[in-house]
This record gives sequence, structure tokens and C-alpha cells, in this order.
Amino acid sequence: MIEFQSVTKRYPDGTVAVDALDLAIEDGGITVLVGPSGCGKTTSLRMINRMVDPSEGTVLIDGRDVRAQSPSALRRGIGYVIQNAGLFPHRTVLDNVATVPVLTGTGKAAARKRAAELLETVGLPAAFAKRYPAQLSGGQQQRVGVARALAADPPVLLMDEPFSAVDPIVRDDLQEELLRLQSELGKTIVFVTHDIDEAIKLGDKVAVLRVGGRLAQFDTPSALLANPVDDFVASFVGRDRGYRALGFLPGHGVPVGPVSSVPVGTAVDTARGQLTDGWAVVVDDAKRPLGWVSADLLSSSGDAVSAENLISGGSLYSVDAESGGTSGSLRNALDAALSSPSGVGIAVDSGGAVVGGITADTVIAALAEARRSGEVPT
Ligand SMILES: Nc1ncnc2c1ncn2[C@@H]1O[C@H](COP(=O)(O)OP(=O)(O)OP(=O)(O)O)[C@@H](O)[C@H]1O
Repeated sequence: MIEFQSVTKRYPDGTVAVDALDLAIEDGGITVLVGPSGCGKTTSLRMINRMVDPSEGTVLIDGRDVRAQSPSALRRGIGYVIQNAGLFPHRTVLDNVATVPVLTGTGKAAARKRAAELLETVGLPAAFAKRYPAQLSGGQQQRVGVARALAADPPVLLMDEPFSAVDPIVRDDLQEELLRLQSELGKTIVFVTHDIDEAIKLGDKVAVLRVGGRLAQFDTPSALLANPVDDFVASFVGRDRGYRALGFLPGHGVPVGPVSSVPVGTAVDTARGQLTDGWAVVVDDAKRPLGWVSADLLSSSGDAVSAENLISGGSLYSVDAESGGTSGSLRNALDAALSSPSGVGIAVDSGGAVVGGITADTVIAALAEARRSGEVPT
């Protein structure tokens, strides 16, 4: 466990970056520090690996004051990942990852072998090992940064806005990858971001800091969305927090109803007879959804329903056909319904085949039921 006990950091110019912070960070989870610019996130993070020392109070790791160890000994057990990866430009990707193990006495060959495994772990093709950082995209460099931080197999990983400099799609990939890695590695990760969506997505626990370095709330993401302690936290987590909170409620209570479907290639006259409320979903040979046809679209189509002339579908909602269960949330279910041009969200099984449809009404009814049964945090 990492503990902040009444920790204050006052810089020499008098700036109070962190003010009487008390925080207990559990092992084996992702704890996110989030808050507006200048609220002391980076300063707090750096007090864990002694890049910054507190003015008052104590930071402990597993009950031991971090000041009891030299910074270099301490950092051997703490990986550190920063924005733009901070790679050594004149070393190959492989040698960037192998650097720390070599410094701490691992033989070069063994360190390189381990580095190659780590590159694979973070999703980089082996062919990238010989490249230099400048020959990689920002997202790829960030993956190397994560591999490098993992090279010494530290129990603790500090990540300071690691994904801020990449575009939103790459960022989304990197976030998914981090969650996948963490489910395998179970490190104690402290992650700094100013992006509340990133905090909600990644955090097992989220600490919201306010300017002046004061802790506003420390909670699970779902509790933060459901019960912000004050107006500052409420406005920081955002106006649509009610909708986003649906992301933490399982969608298993949403009934999957029928949906009209027609195989691609169906004669237009036959397809017209299959529409429900003017719509049908078009499926391929494996019953996977290709898009929608409407009565209007059919009247301007040729003889048969073609895959080229369809209205794009919305997001898909995954269910397990046998158990009827789902790994999706009420938010996934509602989004599938709202983003569908017909108003019916498509439910698919693990093979991607259409198994039925869901409507916004049924999702709202499932939410009401979850509230009645006390499943929604209050
Ligand atoms: N070395 C320093 N000397 C003086 N003041 C500093 C120093 N480092 C940071 N500060 C100040 O301490 C406060 C907290 O800074 P910190 O970098 O910890 O915030 P942050 O929440 O990480 O901000 P950002 O999201 O903008 O990176 C800010 O007011 C900052 O200007």
C-alpha cells in the first residue's frame, strides 16, 4: 500500500502544490489522480519515487517511509512512464527497454531477450525492436515507454499523463491495452490525468484534487458519478454524469426482443414484407449485421437487397446467446438503441450474429428496476 499521511509540499517560492494530503492507495489496482491544471497531481506522484520530497508529512510504501531508502534504490521498485515516453533517442527500441535491467546487473543478452518479450506484451511487432524512437508513431513510442517501465518488473508503476500527447483513437487503444496488461500483471498503478473520462475508464479508485492541492473526493468511479461530494466535483465529473453512470450498471436486466432481419440478396418485394415499423436489419450468411433497410430505401433499390446500399447501423450490444447474460452495461445497451437509425439496438452473440433487438424504453425500465432493487449506488 502507498500512503500519504498529512503530506504538504511547499515549493521554495511559497507555492503550496499539495496541502495536507491523506490518501491510502491499495495494492494491485489502478488509482487515478485527477483534477484541473496546477492542482498538484504531478507533485503528488513524484513524492512517491522521491523526485520531490514533502515539506511536511510522510509518504509510505508498505509501511516504510520512502525517505528511508536512497532515491535510486527506491526507484528500482517503481516504474515511471511520462508523456511523450521520454525515450533515449540514440538507442534502439530494444535497448531502450533493456536499459534499466542492464544498469541493475542483468547480462545484456538476458536483458534483450526479456525486452523482446515485453515489446510483444505491450503489442509491438518484433520488427520494431531495431528501430530508433523517431521511427515510431507517438502511440508506439508510448508503448515502448510502458515496456521500459515494466522491464525491471517493479511492483509499482507511476504514470504521469502518459497518453495525453496522442490522438483520441490511439489514446483509446492505449487505455484498453493498459487495462488488459493490468488484468494480467496486477501492478499497483498510480496514474495522473486531467481528463475525467480517462480517470473514470481506468481507475479502480479516483482521487479528485482541487487547485491548492487539496483532496476533494476519493472514491470508485461509479460512486463519484452517482454521489459527488460537492459542486466542484459535480461540475468536474460533468453534466452528463447520470448517463455515464449507466456504464457501471450491468445490462443483464435488459430483455432482448425480436428484430426484423433479412439476408443480403433477398428480393426487394420479400424484404418489404419483413419490415417492422418500416425497418429491417440486413445480415450476411453468418447472420452478422451489415446495416439497415427502410421502406424508403427499398423503394429506390433494384431487385434485391444489396450490401452496398444500406443505412449504417449503430453500436452493437453483446450478449451470450446461451445464458442470455451480457458483459455490456446499461450504457452500452442504451447507446445501441439510441445510435440505431431504426431506434432498435442490435444485440449480437459472441460470434457477432444478430440475436435480437433492444429499445431505449426497455433499458430505462431495466434502470428503474435496478434502482428499485438497490443495485444503483445511492
Ligand atoms: N518546481 C516548482 N517550483 C515552484 N512551483 C512549482 C514547481 N513545480 C510545480 N509548481 C507549482 O505547483 C503547483 C502544482 O503543480 P503540479 O505540476 O503538481 O500540478 P498538476 O496538477 O500536475 O498540473 P498540470 O495538470 O498542469 O500538469 C502549480 O501551481 C505549479 O505551478
